Amino acid sequence: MSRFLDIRPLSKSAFAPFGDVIEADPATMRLINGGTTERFHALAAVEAAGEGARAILSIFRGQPRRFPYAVTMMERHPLGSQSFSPLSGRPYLVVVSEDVDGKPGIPHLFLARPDQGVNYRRNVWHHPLMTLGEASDFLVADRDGPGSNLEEYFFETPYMIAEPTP
Ligand SMILES: NC(=O)N[C@@H](O)C(=O)O
Ligand code: NI
Repeated sequence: MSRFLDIRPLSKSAFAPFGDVIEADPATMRLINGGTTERFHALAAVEAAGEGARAILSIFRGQPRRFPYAVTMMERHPLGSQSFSPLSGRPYLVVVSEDVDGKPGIPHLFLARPDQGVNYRRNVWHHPLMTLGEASDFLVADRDGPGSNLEEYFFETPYMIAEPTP
């Protein structure tokens, strides 16, 4: 029995239980630099917990996923948040779950626009980066430091994702 996930456009409200959408929201804008720059302020906060932890910036170059795609696992980072901001101008997929007694619940599938980043709040279940079409770069802000910051869960039966229609 295959369980295909419905896809929804990524939105701040739909994603709110899981974290933040990093996009130029006019409600957050303040003019700076003598009015020459619009600052979309504090769209997300980086969490980096534990002694000796620090927030870092990296670039992830993700290879495109092939479809139909089987979501066999989810992961989470107990000690910090993790954000992905697209650099290559392509849409991508975001898969997150509520926590149900320490395990991921039914995943939620979102299609993110090239002008939208996501910030997974600390300890939120998500699938590793899912890029579309071609290898794509993302600026990633997350936690570095001592301790184990990765928890994985493998589903007994995978959830499926069909080829997204552009
Ligand atoms: N492992 C790693 O740094 N990447 C994952 O956390 C991910 O969410 O892509
Ligand atoms: Ni992750």
